[in-house]
Amino acid sequence: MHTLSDFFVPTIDISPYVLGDATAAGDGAARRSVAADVDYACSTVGFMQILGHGIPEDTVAGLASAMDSFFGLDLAKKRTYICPPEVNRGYTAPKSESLSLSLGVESASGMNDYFEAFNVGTGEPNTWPDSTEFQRAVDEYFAEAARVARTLTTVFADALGVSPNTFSDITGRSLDTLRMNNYALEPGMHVQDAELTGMSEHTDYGLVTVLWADRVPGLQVLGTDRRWHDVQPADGAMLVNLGDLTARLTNDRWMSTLHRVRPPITDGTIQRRRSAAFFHDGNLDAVIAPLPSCIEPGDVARYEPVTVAGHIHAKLAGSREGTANPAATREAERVRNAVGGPAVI
Ligand SMILES: O=C(O)CCC(=O)C(=O)O
Ligand SMILES: [Fe+2]
Repeated sequence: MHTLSDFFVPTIDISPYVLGDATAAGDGAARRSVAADVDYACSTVGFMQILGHGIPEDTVAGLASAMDSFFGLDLAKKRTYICPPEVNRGYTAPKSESLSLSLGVESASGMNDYFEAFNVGTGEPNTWPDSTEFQRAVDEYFAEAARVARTLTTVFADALGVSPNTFSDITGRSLDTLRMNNYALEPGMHVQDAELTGMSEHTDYGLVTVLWADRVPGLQVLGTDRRWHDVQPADGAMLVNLGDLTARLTNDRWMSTLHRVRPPITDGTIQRRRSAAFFHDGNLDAVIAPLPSCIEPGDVARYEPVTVAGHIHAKLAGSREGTANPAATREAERVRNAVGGPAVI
């Protein structure tokens, strides 16, 4: 039995959905049990450790070494892959984004997040580094993460008791983005704890995120107890969390949970950390409004309809272009109420 102050990320094996209904493991009872566990996790924490996802270990290892070779290039070379801020693709240099601005929360020191990233995805032209091996390895991982995200939306439909078309209708031409993150400081750069934000507090913008991360700690998730909790992927697991569009769709029955990244500091320096977040956002022209079956008796629709494009662009205008998003007042309120306040104070 968990009380409000217990923070706990459930581990769920989704193989009954991954293996298909021709197998004994994929039978109806096994699926119903997965869907019930997902409903519980999404309602109470918004994060899950997902096992049985079927992404081969070699594919993950290929992604990690592609990231190592890219981020190991000279900064000057990496900077040649920078895209304009309104194009969410290519290279992001350290301190050129501030995720908390996607919520309208300014960091008091004015210092931006120090992660660097490389983004690829659908819906906008990609910029690829010269290495064909990088593109091969990233494409292979991207296809697997996309498959897992779509499988999860099938689980979501069952968990919410709605038709499977509910998600497939809004994701057939989904905007999907893989953000490969590298948290590192230049050699010899020493820092004080309070000055540093790997990635400032934010909610993810879309429907669902499939996150791979290495074994270095740093990810922190805001619990309903208003405290930040360290979370690391379990062995072989992908971390999965919900984005704002799912909170909107479910009228807050499910949570788009605040999180941030603060790699640990030892002797004034940080241990390098890597992660890759696959964002499954939905069709740009899909209209997202609370599902009637998610509006509890006595409650009202808590969100106005938005298009996927409208919502994502308002968020990116904050994180990539520095225009604080005025439309995320609820998430901003949760950050300000967190014990210790925003990441940088
Ligand atoms: O690095 C991590 O563990 C999380 C990254 C993240 O939250 C993001 O890219 O949106
Ligand atoms: Fe995130």
